[in-house]
Amino acid sequence: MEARAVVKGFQFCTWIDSEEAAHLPKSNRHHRHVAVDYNHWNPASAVESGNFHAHFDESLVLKSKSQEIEPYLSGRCIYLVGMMGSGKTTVGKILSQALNYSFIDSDTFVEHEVGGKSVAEIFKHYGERFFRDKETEALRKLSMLQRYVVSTGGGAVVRPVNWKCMQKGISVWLDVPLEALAQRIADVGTGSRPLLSHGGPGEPAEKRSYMFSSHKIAFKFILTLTYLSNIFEERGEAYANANARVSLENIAAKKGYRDVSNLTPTAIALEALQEIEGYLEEERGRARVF
Ligand SMILES: Nc1ncnc2c1ncn2[C@@H]1O[C@H](COP(=O)(O)OP(=O)(O)O)[C@@H](O)[C@H]1O
Ligand SMILES: O=C(O)C1=C[C@@H](OP(=O)(O)O)[C@@H](O)[C@H](O)C1
Repeated sequence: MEARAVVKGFQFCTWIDSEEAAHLPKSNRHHRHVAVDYNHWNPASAVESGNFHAHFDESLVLKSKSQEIEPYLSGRCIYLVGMMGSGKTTVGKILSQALNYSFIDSDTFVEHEVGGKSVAEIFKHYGERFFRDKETEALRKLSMLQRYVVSTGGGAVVRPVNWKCMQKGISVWLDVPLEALAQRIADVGTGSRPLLSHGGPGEPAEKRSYMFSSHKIAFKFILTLTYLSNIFEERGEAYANANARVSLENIAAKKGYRDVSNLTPTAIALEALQEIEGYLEEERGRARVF
């Protein structure tokens, strides 16, 4: 397991969550998925996804691997699990497009079920327990579907009942080093992720104003990393229950990159398919034995 606990024992402050994005429902923060007609699939459209640019050949390899694997999935859903910010939504959209599946984010589903309130608002108004119950309900409903890539919330792995739902499909853990997660989240802000933004004591306003911005950025990063480390310590084993694991450190090592931040979501989606393929082979092997 490469995501690991790194820093412990910091005091948390609430000024880190001031980003405006916090108040937008998740559905407004992400591009909506558009189902693609398989017969008219245009590789060029997959080259660009959000702010990411995949190499053209990466997209072609992804499409070809998807075509190879798709018949063996028999319509089963793919559940992406992993820490918040691990790329479940970003990679999930690319994967769904390549497989000609639909995409759904379970957080977006919950937001919709709770009358359009954002996850942050749901936590604030009703508490985490309410959100978790809605998340379980969402996964139960989604488990009845076929041909979906489901991006789950980072905490969905904690309840065994959620695994019962996910076992109807194939679960894939996006294992991203915590430092990379902290960097991504620090870049977009913690406001949309209530577990990172409502956790600690506030920092007095006058103290805030004395901080130079570079110190502020470093401090923000360390706080986020500390928080993520604590959360991962509680959940690491649960993520490892997934049928397949995609380790960004392993992909980077294979490609000779020093840093996982050089990996495109398309390259990660491709690795996910290769891991799914490995799982399907194991599954066929087990079926032959029994
Ligand atoms: N491979 C990647 N490299 C760099 N940034 C990424 C990558 N994948 C996702 N991100 C960024 O990280 C943030 C969190 O991604 P997201 O897909 O929303 O994660 P999750 O759904 O797991 O919370 C977003 O700002 C996204 O653009
Ligand atoms: O890790 C968690 O407990 C959570 C992760 C979030 O989803 P993402 O993983 O999509 O950010 C969202 O479900 C909620 O803020 C709780």
